[in-house]
Parts: sequence; structure tokens; C-alpha cells
Amino acid sequence: MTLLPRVLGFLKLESPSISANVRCFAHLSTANVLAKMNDSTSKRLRVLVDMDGVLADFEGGFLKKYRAKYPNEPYINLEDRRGFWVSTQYGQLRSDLCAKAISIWESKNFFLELDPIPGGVEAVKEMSKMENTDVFICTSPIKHYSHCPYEKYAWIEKHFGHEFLEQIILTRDKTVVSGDILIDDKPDILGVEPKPSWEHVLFLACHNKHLLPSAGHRSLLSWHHDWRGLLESKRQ
Ligand SMILES: O=c1ccn([C@@H]2O[C@H](COP(=O)(O)O)[C@@H](O)[C@H]2O)c(=O)[nH]1
Ligand SMILES: [Mg+2]
Repeated sequence: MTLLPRVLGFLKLESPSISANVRCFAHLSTANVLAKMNDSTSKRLRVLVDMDGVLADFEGGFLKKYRAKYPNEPYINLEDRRGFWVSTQYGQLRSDLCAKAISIWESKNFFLELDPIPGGVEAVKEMSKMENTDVFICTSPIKHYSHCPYEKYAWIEKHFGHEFLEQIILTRDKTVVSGDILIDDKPDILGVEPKPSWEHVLFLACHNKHLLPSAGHRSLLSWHHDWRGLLESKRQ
């Protein structure tokens, strides 16, 4: 508190616009003034990061467990995957395989045991430590809720630590969540909000890599590509 008059005096000399900002914060402590000023001079970014297919290897985990449970049934190699819905493509292969596919991700420990997508956990940890950046993991649980919601929380705790549980958003409709950017492998993210606040950046996955880039639709090829540049472009 004692430093506040000196900080105000210094800022008044340095910049009239900054000192105007500071006058609004005159009731705050010195630390709060500096924090608020930082907020008011650079854009705070809210990043939403999808989980399945972006942080957790849903497709790889599915194929491994499907082949273990149904060793004599046909399967689809990851290179041959087309379309977001695994169940749809398996159903096209043979109609009864749709239910068999669904039985895999409805099983206990499916979501918990998914391997991390290379570089994803490290990237999200790093972005969560960046100045003026709020990161949330925004993920859709399946409606068969016996295991999935619990295991998604447990997966985040296992890979990010207990404190990161604050950053989870479980929703079946991502269009109602506000953010600057949503990094997600699903090509069409639809819901009740026709104009979501975020820019959807398509994360490359085995099921979407054959799609032509749509006009104005940016993509992130992997966590080893320039996600930092992507975030910076949204601050400007
Ligand atoms: O064929 C499928 C493939 C995936 N799912 C489930 O959809 C969600 C996808 O969540 P995102 O947040 O969009 O990554 C996930 O819970 C998968 O289990 C499906 O139901 N059918
Ligand atoms: Mg996904």
C-alpha cells in the first residue's frame, strides 16, 4: 500500500494513458494495480483444448482394445479411418460391428488407460504457465456415464496433477462455451449457438487428415508444430 503513491507518480510521468488507467484502480493495492494494468494493456487469451484425439489417443486406444476383445473380427487400420465416428465406419464394414465398437469405449478403464498424444501434455502445461493465458480442457463425455466422466477427471489428474482439475469443462455442446480458440479434431463442431466465440483450429487426426482444408479454417498438424504462433496470432 505504501508504494502506491510512488507508482502512481512514476506512471503519470511515463504515460498519460497509463496514468488514466491507474486512476481507475486507485482503490487497489500496488500489486493489484500492476496486475490490472497488465490485463488492460495486453489481450488475455482463453484457450480451449479438446481431449479425445488431441490430448488422449482415443483412436489408438480403441483399436488396441477392439482387437484384443474381438481378435477374429475385421478391423480398420488407422491409415484407413475416415470420418469422425468410429462406430459409423465399423457399422459400414458390417452392421453388427457398430455395437461391438461402442462396447469398447463404454468399458471400464477405456478412457483412463488412453495414452497421451505426443507432446500434448507438455504443450498444455506450458501454455497454462504463459502470461495472460487461461487454458481449459473442453471435452464431450459419452452418454453412457458409468465410467467416462470419472475417468476423464482421473486421466487429467494423472497426467496434469490435481490442481488442473479446475480447468476441466465437460460438455456435450462446445458451442455454448466461450473462448478465443478451440483446438479440436472434430471437423464440425455444432450446437445450439450458431456463432461460437472461439475460432476452431482443427487438430490433425487419422480420421480427418483426408479432408481438404476449408476456407479460413486453420489446422494444427501436431503438438510438435507451431501452437505457440497460433496462440500469439489470437492476441493481436
Ligand atoms: O464413434 C465414436 C467416436 C467417438 N465418440 C465419442 O465422442 C466423444 C468425442 O469427444 P470430443 O470432445 O469431441 O473429442 C468422446 O466421448 C468419444 O468417446 C463416440 O461416441 N463415437
Ligand atoms: Mg476430440
